[in-house]
Order: sequence, then C-alpha cells, then structure tokens
Amino acid sequence: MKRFALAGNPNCGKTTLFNALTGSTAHVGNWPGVTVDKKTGQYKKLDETVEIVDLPGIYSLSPYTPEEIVSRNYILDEAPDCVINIVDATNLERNLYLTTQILEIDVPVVIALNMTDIVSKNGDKLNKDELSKKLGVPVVEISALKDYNIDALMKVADEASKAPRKGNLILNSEDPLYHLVNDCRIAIEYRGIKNPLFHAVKLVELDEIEAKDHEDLIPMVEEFKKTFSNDTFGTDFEAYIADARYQYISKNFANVYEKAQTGEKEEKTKSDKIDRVMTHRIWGLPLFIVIMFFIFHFTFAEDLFYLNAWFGVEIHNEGFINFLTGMGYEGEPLAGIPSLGVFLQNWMGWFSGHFIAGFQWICSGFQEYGDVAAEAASATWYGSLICDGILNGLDAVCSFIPQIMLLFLFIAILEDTGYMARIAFILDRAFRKFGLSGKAFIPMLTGFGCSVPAIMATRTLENEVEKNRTIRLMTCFSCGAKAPIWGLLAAVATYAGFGYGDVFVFTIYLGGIVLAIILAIFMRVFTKDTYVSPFIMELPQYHLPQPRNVGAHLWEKLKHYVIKAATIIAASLVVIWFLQTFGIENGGWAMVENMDNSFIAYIGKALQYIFYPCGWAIGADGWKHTVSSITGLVAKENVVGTMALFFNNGVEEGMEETIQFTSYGLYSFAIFNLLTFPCFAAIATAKAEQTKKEFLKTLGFWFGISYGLSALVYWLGALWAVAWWAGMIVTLALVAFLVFAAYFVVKRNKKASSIVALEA
Ligand SMILES: Nc1nc2c(ncn2[C@@H]2O[C@H](COP(=O)(O)OP(=O)(O)OP(=O)(O)O)[C@@H](O)[C@H]2O)c(=O)[nH]1
Ligand SMILES: [Mg+2]
Repeated sequence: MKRFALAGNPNCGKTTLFNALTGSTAHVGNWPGVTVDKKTGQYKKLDETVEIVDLPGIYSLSPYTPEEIVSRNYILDEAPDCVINIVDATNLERNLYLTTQILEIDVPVVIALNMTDIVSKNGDKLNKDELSKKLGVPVVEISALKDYNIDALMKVADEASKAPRKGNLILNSEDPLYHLVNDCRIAIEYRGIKNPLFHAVKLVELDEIEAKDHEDLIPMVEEFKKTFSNDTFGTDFEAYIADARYQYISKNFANVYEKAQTGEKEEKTKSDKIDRVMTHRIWGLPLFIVIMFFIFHFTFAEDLFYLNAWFGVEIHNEGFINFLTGMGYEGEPLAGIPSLGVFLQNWMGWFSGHFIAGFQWICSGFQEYGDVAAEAASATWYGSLICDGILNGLDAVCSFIPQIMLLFLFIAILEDTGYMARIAFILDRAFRKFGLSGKAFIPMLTGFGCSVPAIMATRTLENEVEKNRTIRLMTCFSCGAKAPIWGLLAAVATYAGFGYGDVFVFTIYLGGIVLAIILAIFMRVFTKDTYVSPFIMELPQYHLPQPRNVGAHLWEKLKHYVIKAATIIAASLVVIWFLQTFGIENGGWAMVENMDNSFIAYIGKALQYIFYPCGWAIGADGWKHTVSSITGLVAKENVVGTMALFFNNGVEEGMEETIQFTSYGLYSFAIFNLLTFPCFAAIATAKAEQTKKEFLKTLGFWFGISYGLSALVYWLGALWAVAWWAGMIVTLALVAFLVFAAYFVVKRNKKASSIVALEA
C-alpha cells in the first residue's frame, strides 16, 4: 500500500486534513502541539487505497523533543511514497522554513497550501504557480476545514509519488558552505546512506543526532571552520544556514503572497483586541476563573438564577413547568429553574427510569407496572442481575452523559477558539516565578479531557524532572471520567443542604489547579531542582468555534463513553453485583437478604481499616465507600456505578438521599478519588512514559498524596466543626508554611537564574 505522510508546522491543520481524508476523528485543537504521536488512516478515493500518516507538528528537522524526532524519523527512515507538506498560507514565510529542509530529502514532495479560505476571506492573493516554479514541486491550494480541493491534492500526490525525486539545496555555488556540504554529501553517499544531501546539511550544522552518526567526518567540518569567517555568525554554521534559509525565502517568496490593504490587518487587530482583555496582566487570571465558574454553573446548577437561594421563590413542577424542567411528575417543589445540564439530566432520568421499569415489568412476569414489578423482579436472580445490577449501575453512570457532554462542549469551544492556548500563557505568567512553565500546563489542561493523551503529551517537555513532575500532578486535573463522581457528590451536597452542586464541582476543578501549583512548589522545596522550561508559544488567532471540530470532538467522547459503559463498566457491574448479592447467611451460601452478609461486605470491611484515617471509611457505610473507590481503578465511572448498587438498590429515593456525608467527609472522599491512582489505562501510559524507578515513585506519590490530603481535609474539617478557633489556628499555620515554601522557591529560582545569566 502506498503511504503519504502529512508534515508541517504545529497548528497548520495537518490533523484536520487527516480527518477529512480518512474520515477519522483525531483530536484537533487550536494550539501548537496537539498531536504528539503519529496516527495512520486510509484514503480510499484513488484507484488503490493509500495509507495516510498524520505526524506531530515541527518547526524544523533538527529535533529537540521526542515528538519532533517521531516526525523526522518517519520521513527519513520509513521512506513514505510522498510527503505532503502542509503550509499555513497565512503564515507562508515562516512555514517555508521547514519546507526548505524537507526539500533536501530524496522524496517526492507536494505542497498543500492550507487555510486558503482565510486568504480569500481577507481578500489576499496567492501566486501558487510562482511558488511551485521556484520550489520545483507541485503546489495545491486547499482548505482542510472546508473540504476544499483535498481530492485534487491526493491526485497530485499520487502522480508525484510515481517518480523519484532528488533533494535540492538552497545554497548556491557561490556560497562559502556550498562545497563543504557537497563534500560531506559525497562522503555520506559513498557509504550507501539514503538521503545524503539532507544528512550532509545537518552534519555541517553539527546537528546532535547527525554528529553522533558520522563522528569521523566532524574533523572535515572543523577544519573548514578555521578558514571561515563571517561577521554576523562567526563559525556557527547552524545559525549561518538558518539565516541563509530565511534570506532565500524572503528573496524568492516575499511577493508570492499579496496582502489586501485591510484584511489581514483587521484580523490581527481583532485577535489583539480580544487579547488585550482576555490576557490582561491583572484581569486575565480572574477572568479565567469567572469563565470556569460559568461553565460549571451552566452544567451543574440546580437553581440557575438563585431564585430559591436569594429570592425564596419556590417553583412547583406542575403542568407546563413540569414539562419544561423535565423534573419528576410528583409535584415536588423545585429549587428553581435548572441549568441546561441539570435539565437534560432530569429528562435522561425520566427516560431511563421507564426503561428500567420496563425491564422489571418483563422480569416480574408482567406483574403490576411499578413498585410491585420491581420487587418481584429483584426476587429472581436474573431480574436482580439485569435490573438491580447492570441497568441500575449503568443508569447511574449514563445519567451524567448530558452533563459531561455539555462540559466537553464548553472545553472544546475553549480549545477551538484559541482561548485554551491563552490559559497556558496566563498561568505561565502567573506561576513562572514558582518554577511552573506554561509548557507543562498544556498537557495538564489536556488532562481535563482524559489523562491518557495528557500523559503522552508530556513528551513535549525536554526536561526529565519536569516531565515526571507533570505526570505526577496529572491527577489534580479532573478527567472526564471523574465528572460523574462530581455530579453525584454535587447532588448529595445539594440534597444534604450544605452546598450548591455547581459550586462544589467548580471548587473541585479550580481546587485541582491550585493544588497542582501548591504541590509543584513543595516538590521543588524537597528537590534541588531549579529548572523552568522556557515557554515560547505562538498564540493562534482567535476564531469562532468550528461546528465540525467541536462536533467531532463530542462524538468521539460520546462513542468512547458508551463503548466503555457497555464493556468495562458493565462487566465490572456484573462482578460487583455477584459479590454483593451472594454471601453467607443463616449458615449457608445464598442470595443474601442483608447486604452486610455479602461477600463484598466481608472484603470491604477488611479493607475499610486501611482508610480509617481518611474519615470517609468510618461508620456503617464506610466499607461501601472503600469498595467504590477501589473499583474506580478499573474505570473512574465505576465509582458511581458501584455506589448505585450499594445505595440505590431497591430504594425508592434517589441515591443522593441515601448517601450520607458530612461536608468535610464529602470533600475528603472527593479529594481521595481525585488524586489517587487514575484508571489502569492512565497508569499503563505513565509506565510507558517513565523509567521503572520514576514510575514506582509516581505510584507512591499518587497514593501518598491522595491518602494524606484526604485525611488532612477530614480532620481539619472535623476540627473546625468541633472548635472553629482550633481549626483556624491549624489552617493559618498551614497557610504560613505554604507561603514560606513559596518564598523559598522563588528566592532560590531567582538566584539560580542569575547564576545562569552570569555564565552566559
Ligand atoms: N480557517 C481554517 N482553519 C483551519 C483549516 N485547517 C485547520 N484549521 C484550524 O487550525 C487549527 C489547528 O488544526 P489542527 O488540525 O489541530 O493542526 P495540526 O497541524 O494537526 O496541529 P498539531 O497537531 O498541533 O501539530 C484548528 O483550530 C483548525 O480548525 C483551514 O483550512 N481553514
Ligand atoms: Mg495535529
């Protein structure tokens, strides 16, 4: 099968093109560094099927980070039949820098000029024939987003792949380095190595990888240096060649792109204007917090306008209002007008309630629909398995789908508009002093979706210490699978009357970010590490969220969720149901009347002691909380599924009414589940990304920190409850300790960076 590779700068639209060609839904985001590993798919509209390979974005072929090495190695070693170099037409000159390097490789190349929709919208003009003539390779104008001309691009690539192509050099024969490059090329070619011109140029640049491969040729380069002098770059050949590339580009291509007088400028100022507010030095961070709050408010608030809380208004859900809110049909008063998330969840609950009741009715042998059928169904083993076990658990897990989708919708919009990239920038500016780089925040923000790609994205960090630290702190960023836990606990808090659901979830997410920062500071106190990655990121232009990107993202999430529910979660539920339904009662094995006699109760009660210090494991329900948390290892949604089996079983009220927590017990439980080991998939990813020793440390960190902080919150909360002044004293002491640690880190970092400055 033919293979075409997609290569280009970060954020130029490779993955968008990949998705359009292959019908995949790989992650597209409006910031650089979304793709960190190669992905393959198939394009079927040519005579023969072609494999398309999406590569991580790169600025040059001299790699610094592992994901850049992936791209370089693929193009060089796997010899694709054609390299499709995607060039962001709105940033032509910068993108061509990579193009000049790709052209040095002996491989057929086609240039895909992307984002031409923006070009025409701005009224700018592109002379693609001129570009093609000067570069010596075909150029096709496309818009990956609008599906424009991409089949034509594939036809041209297919044509190009039929004839071999020799690499060409941008240096001309008058250039002092021309002959050196050629000598190196001949020497390398003589050894039978592929792509000799490319390797020769990199050798002259004394590129790290290349120098290692051809150590014996280095003297030739060094020798030449002695005879070489250049006013600007001295004998730094890497800088010299980089400059030659830029000069070549500006000389040849400056007039390929003709800007309309107003267009581009307007676009720029629009983004700049928005940024003047969004990334404001002082207001940027508070604004981010407010935006976050509104996201959780619209997703989790029971009372969108605080009608009840502030104005004492009670709404009775009868007639039309009943229909509007989707809330029960028993005429209970509502807290107010629910948020969209809660509204959708209510409706979902209505449907799934009848779905389960229908199954109970069938399993009962068609007895009276409702409670009678439910009881009769539970008495049989199959009715109990299907209705009380699988459907009950899945209902609890799936009832949060609307809210999770809404949450992801908001996150996808933040990503696609380009605001997420700004968040990393804002956080970098605020916390760089404490040793936190925006570069590490990017993978962490990805962690709000799923920890697996987030842990993979830590590859973009060159510094090992920083990479390990980022992986460890990943659990602070609540992934989508943990959202059902917060949804459930939010309902518990609202029902118990000590909190608002939306505020609770907001504090979990915001608290997670704050905690990651605090923990990072402490991790610095106890190590000698003072390195902070430089953070240079091109801020993408703001654009309206694209329904296609956002839609693909949500669809992918929904699919993933449903598949997970139907497989891993359903299987877990069967196991838990069995252990919970059977046990030893009245001296023999049986379906137990009392859950406390079930197998799982024996297991849970033994394990419960381990978590006694965390508070939430104490008491009659303690073992249930313990078992629920442990099943979360398989998949985080299991925590909710398992709790449904324990607390929803044959009980008429909702779960939130039977689960009992104090406010601090609730937070203690939430913190443990937030910070402890992520699911097996994420653990396996961490194992793959870290050395064995570091991975073991990571496991220790996850358990230690979740256990310790959970206990701290519980006992501190209990202390506040018993004697508020004592709680206050301890809290103040902790804050003082934190401030001192932060001060220490800032001071040491400052000292370290001044030493570096002196040395430089
Ligand atoms: N207007 C417009 N936007 C586009 C086009 N192609 C891609 N985009 C947008 O550009 C952004 C980046 O797209 P991606 O496909 O993730 O870019 P990438 O090259 O894969 O980026 P990395 O994986 O980070 O290297 C997204 O917001 C896309 O919606 C296009 O043809 N026109
Ligand atoms: Mg990509």
